[in-house]
This record gives sequence, C-alpha cells and structure tokens, in this order.
Amino acid sequence: MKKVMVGMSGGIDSSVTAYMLQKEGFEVEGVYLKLHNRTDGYHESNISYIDNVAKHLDIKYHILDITKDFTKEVYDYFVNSYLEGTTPNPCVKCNRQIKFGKMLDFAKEHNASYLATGHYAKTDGEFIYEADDKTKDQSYFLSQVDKEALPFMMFPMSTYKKEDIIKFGAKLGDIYKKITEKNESQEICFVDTVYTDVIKKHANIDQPGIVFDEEGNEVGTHKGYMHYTIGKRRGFTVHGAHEPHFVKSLNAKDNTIIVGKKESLEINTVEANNLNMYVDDTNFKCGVKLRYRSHLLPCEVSIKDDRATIKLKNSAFGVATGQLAVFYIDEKVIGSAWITKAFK
Ligand SMILES: Nc1ncnc2c1ncn2[C@@H]1O[C@H](COP(=O)(O)OP(=O)(O)OP(=O)(O)O)[C@@H](O)[C@H]1O
Repeated sequence: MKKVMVGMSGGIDSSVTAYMLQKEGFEVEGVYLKLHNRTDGYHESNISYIDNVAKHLDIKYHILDITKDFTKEVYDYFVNSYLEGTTPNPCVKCNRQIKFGKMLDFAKEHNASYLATGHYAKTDGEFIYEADDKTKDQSYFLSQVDKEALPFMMFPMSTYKKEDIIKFGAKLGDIYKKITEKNESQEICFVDTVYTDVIKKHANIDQPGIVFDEEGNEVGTHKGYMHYTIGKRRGFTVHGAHEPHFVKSLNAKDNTIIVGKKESLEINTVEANNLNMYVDDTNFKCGVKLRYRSHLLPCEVSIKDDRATIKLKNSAFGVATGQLAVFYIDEKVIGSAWITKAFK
C-alpha cells in the first residue's frame, strides 16, 4: 500500500483530503506544521481538530515545529518587503520553501510516496493547473514550487467545489461537521486583522510624509508609506484635485509617495526575475496574471538569464512590484517570476 503524507491544518479541506485518500486505499499519515509561535490557543485548537480526524481514521500524525524556517523564509520577507516599499506574497514563498520544501522533505523522510494538501489546484506530476472551482483556484500561489516537487504532489480537491466539500464534510459526522462550522482561515495565516498590525510590531509606520505628483510637485500629505500599496486611492490628501488620484509608486528612502490619475497607472511592459519555469522556452506567447484574482492578460514573454520581459497586448493598471507574474497557457501554469518593474 502506498503511503501519502497529508498536510493537515485542522481545516475542512485537508481533513476531507485525508478521508478521501484513505477511502481510495492509500496508507495515510498526517503532519501539522507549527508555522509561528502563537500563544493564544491557535495551535492547540487546530491540533484538537486534527486529533479527532486522526482518531476517526485511525491514522498517525506528526507535529512539526518549523517556526525558525517560516520566520526566516516567510515572515521576515513579508515585513522587509513592506519596509522596502514593495507588496509581498507570503503564501507563494511558503508553498515553495515550507509546504513543498520542508514538509515535502519530511514526507520523503517518512517514506511517503506523495504529499497531499487541500489546495485547490491540479497537477499531473509535470505541471500545475487551475482547479475546477475557479473561485477557489490557488494555482497562482503554487507557481513558484520547484519542478522537482511536482511528481510528489497530490491535490484531491482539484475537481470539487468548496461548497460541495463543506456539504460532504457536514454529512460525514460530527467531527467533520464541527470543522465546517469554525471560521474560515484568514487569507494570510499570521495576519489576524490587517497587515499594518503586523508591520507595526517592527517599525513605526505612522510617520507622515509628502505626496508628489508625477511632475515632482508637492501636492499633499500621507500617513506613512507603509500604509499604501500601488493603486490605492484613499488615505492621503491631494490639494485641489477634482479627479481621484491613485498611488503610483512608494519611496521608502524618503517616505514619499507619488500619485497620479488613473491613466498614469497604465503600464504595458513588466520586468520580472527569480524565474521558476516548467518549460524550457525562452520566447513565447501566453496569458499572464499579475496579481491573484486578475484575468489572464495576453502577452509575449522573452527570457534572458534570470530575467523575463513581459510585453502586454493590452494595458494593465496598478501593477505592484513584489507581486508574482504567473504565466499560463489556458489552465496550465508554465512558470512564474517576481515583478521588479512595470512601465509604459
Ligand atoms: N499548518 C499547516 N500544517 C500542515 N499543512 C497545512 C498547514 N496549513 C495549510 N496546510 C495545507 O495547505 C493546504 C492549503 O492551505 P490554505 O491555508 O490555503 O487552506 P485552508 O483554507 O487553510 O485549508 P483547510 O480547509 O485544509 O484548512 C491545506 O489544505 C493543508 O493541506
């Protein structure tokens, strides 16, 4: 019997994942990653749900303290990105370094043939694809996972709708029903409220600064650059403006922001680095997502060394450095790269 290690979070998707794989005939074992040092009962509560599922399925589970790696690879990166005036994507880093890095190593050390998670995505061992439930699709967040990891990954949620998993879970019995009734997990697991509450622990983010227009004229004031992301249109003043103004760029060095009208945020070229490609092509046409939940934008990509230049067929607005450009051919992810520059 082949062994599958299931990344169990205490949520319904990974609980149903474990249940389904056992029904399919796999030997299932669970692992819970302690990602951060929270002392508010967060881990105890997650573990108690996992413990109930494990008892029901009569499976073994492990608790892996990975706080050191998570702090270095994900949390510190998140805080530093805001300090530098860029917009981070911690889940992308976590998937590459932690879940399909350290957790996969752990699965292999325990002789598992596969690592399964409750992510909404598909894989055939060679590529990642969008999930059938487009409202839950997480392929964007998985697109930096190392090619070598793909043959070991399993996503049993790939063809289901989240609402069906909740209904299915509720019918499985009290243990699962209770899991469906708890609050949905936050978008970023270590951000309880808003990201600024996390950054506040590390820096004084409330230092007012100057707002400039694109010509370099001083036009207003803001609350501190870390409160803003590209494309934001509130929380700063622009004297005498009749039309809405949007954040065009952030300057961490002198705590200034540059704003402009919507058309000034228009870009059609994006530069990106730290590529993770699943194909060898260096010049290709594809669709690109420049942020999670954006539409696929038709583009032409040319890659040289570790840099991609992405020429968009139509303009895009408000593209933030620090986000990920993910390349798709229809539903198939062919690679991704981190945005360093976006311009017209
Ligand atoms: N702390 C953790 N330990 C082990 N695996 C985890 C952990 N957090 C998430 N995972 C795995 O990654 C998957 C995706 O995580 P994500 O946070 O996006 O979803 P989720 O809504 O928390 O899913 P779930 O309903 O399973 O909690 C989970 O389904 C689970 O398999």
